[in-house]
Amino acid sequence: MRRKIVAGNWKMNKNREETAQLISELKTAIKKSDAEVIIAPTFVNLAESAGKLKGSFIQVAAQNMHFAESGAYTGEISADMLKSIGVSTVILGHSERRAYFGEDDSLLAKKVDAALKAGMRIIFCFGEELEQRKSGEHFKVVESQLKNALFHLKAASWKHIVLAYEPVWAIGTGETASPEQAQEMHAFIRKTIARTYSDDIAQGVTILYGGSVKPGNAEEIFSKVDVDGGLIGGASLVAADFAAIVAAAR
Ligand SMILES: O=C(CO)COP(=O)(O)O
Repeated sequence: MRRKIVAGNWKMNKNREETAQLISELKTAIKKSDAEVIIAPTFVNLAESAGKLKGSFIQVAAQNMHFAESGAYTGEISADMLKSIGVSTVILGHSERRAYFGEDDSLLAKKVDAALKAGMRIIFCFGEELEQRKSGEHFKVVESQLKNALFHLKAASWKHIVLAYEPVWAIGTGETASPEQAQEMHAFIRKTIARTYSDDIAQGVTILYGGSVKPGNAEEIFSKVDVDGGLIGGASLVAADFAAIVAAAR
């Protein structure tokens, strides 16, 4: 059985004080969980967040990292820096990184390799845009995103990969993929991995859904057989909402 994961991607929200406040609210609101719970605050608040959550079952992840080990990359953060503050999970390939910061599949493949080399776990995001779904290309797009960034990996690396299917048209729009649409794509992703690797790997990989998950729709989405939890944006910024979504992941 795959254990569910609920991860909050805080994006560029919450200053230092607000971060401390939300973490304290989350600790009160989430006393126990069947699912693994992760939050991803901004870089500047990561170390302090990790410190505040020491001993708690809520874990901390980074929203991004650079592929190089160190060097002249002004403004960037390495895997080693993250590990040195106790952060060993990183979100890569988010659609906002792809859209606004020009991250493409080949760059992401390098980031994936760097994170794995550093012994990190990756939450790898991908998903089609609205036009691609409208024209029926969504399966092809998702397959090529996976192939280009991940299918060079050795089978053994897959235990460090969590997938997050986030259809771009459902992110921050209030429009959620229906539970059936999510299930259909998640099953397709598993089938694609089974074809490329093995049934074991396909069945073992955790696949999260992301895009306008809220307390009101989380339970139904998470009840689908191939949906193993969620990557939550807006609703992860409100402790009561995030707690309700965590409670829906059983
Ligand atoms: O991008 C997301 C999580 O990474 C989803 O964002 P929303 O939950 O705000 O739609």
